[in-house]
Amino acid sequence: MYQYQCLNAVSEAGLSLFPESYQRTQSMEEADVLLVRSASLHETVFPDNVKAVARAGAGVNNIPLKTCAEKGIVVFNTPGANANGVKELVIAGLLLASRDIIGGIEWVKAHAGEEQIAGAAEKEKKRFAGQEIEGKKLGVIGLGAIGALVANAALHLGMEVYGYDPYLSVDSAWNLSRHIHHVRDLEEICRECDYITLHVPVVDDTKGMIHRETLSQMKDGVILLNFARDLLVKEEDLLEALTTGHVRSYVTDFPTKKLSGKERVIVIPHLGASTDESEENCARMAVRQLQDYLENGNIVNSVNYPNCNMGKKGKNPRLTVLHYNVPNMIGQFTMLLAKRGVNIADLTNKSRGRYAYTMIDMDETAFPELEKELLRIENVLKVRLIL
Ligand SMILES: NC(=O)c1ccc[n+]([C@@H]2O[C@H](COP(=O)([O-])OP(=O)(O)OC[C@H]3O[C@@H](n4cnc5c(N)ncnc54)[C@H](O)[C@@H]3O)[C@@H](O)[C@H]2O)c1
Ligand SMILES: O=C(O)CC[C@@H](O)C(=O)O
Repeated sequence: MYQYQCLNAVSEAGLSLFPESYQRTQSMEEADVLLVRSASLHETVFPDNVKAVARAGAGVNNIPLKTCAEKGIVVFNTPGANANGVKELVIAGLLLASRDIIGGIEWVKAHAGEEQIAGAAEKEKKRFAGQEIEGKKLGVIGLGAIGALVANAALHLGMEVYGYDPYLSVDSAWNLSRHIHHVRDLEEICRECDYITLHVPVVDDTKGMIHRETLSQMKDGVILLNFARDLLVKEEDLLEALTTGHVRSYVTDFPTKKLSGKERVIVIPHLGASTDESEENCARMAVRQLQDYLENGNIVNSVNYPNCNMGKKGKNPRLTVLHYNVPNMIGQFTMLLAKRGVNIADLTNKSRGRYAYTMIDMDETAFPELEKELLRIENVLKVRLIL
């Protein structure tokens, strides 16, 4: 029997995929795996029983990836599972920033019930007029799951699209329309585009990537959209650019104290992935990945360990070892098994930077103490014997 803990509301469409032998727990001390959305785990002290964390979503900046890796906790995310939900809200953001739709709706609310409202609206409406997005230039920074969908959709809406992503994967490149201008430096996006939208993860390299200098390279009256993470933008610098009118409007999915309620800032309460479809897709993917890891030892879509897949476990035991990526680890594992007369039916080893993972299908039933003996080998982080 396995136990899981949900640290945020995770869709039942996913949780119901766990078989009956899985139990939900409220205690981390009992949980084999954790499911999380945006709750921060940076202060969490993970007990030894926790084997994996699944982020039902894309961004993993709320999870201490290195701390988890050092404890032999595999962290998963659900790439692409909420990308359409976010794309649709970004398109809404483009339109909300182009005309004062929100101001117009508020005006109607304030005059609700008035006899002459129709006539008054005709007089007032010029205050809320704006521009069309067709024919305008959109710069997309980050062309992964969300950026690619946004870029393609904007093309369909008649925008001219510029895309920037120096680390674009081959799979993501296949998703992009050939009509998107491939931009090789950020400055070109800033110089050319009327609208700029951010779709990169928050990592050391991207934190504060939109600052005074990048903002100054942007066109006067640029509209900036941020549905990725607040920390990508230096707020003080942005506020200054909004005050001078250099940035015409900022649309963000991340309420912060400094920006919420400010003129020409449209703040949405982190609703990008809040659709039935996205929540269900993320939860299903997270649950499937956790179950596959617990029952078969397979790692699919991890963000701190290498992906490694030996298919469904057969009737014989499968040994899995999370360890540092240093020489002679496999030699020590196979030697230990050989000494005990255990034959290896299949073995896979994969590495990712500092960390590695070895899966071994054994011909014989495991001997007592096997896990303990393996754990005593230097540079081994976690051992699991799946019976
Ligand atoms: N608002 C929401 O609810 C919501 C939902 C999902 C994701 N997000 C955020 O959006 C981010 C992107 O999500 P995704 O699903 O598209 O992720 P993804 O991993 O599919 O795409 C990210 C892309 O950014 C690129 N990239 C990385 N560093 C870059 C840089 N310095 N310059 C340009 N490109 C760079 C990568 O190469 C990759 O193609 C997530 O990390 C998350 O923070 C927000
Ligand atoms: O869970 C959510 O609602 C938001 C998820 C989003 O921020 C993500 O990074 O996938």
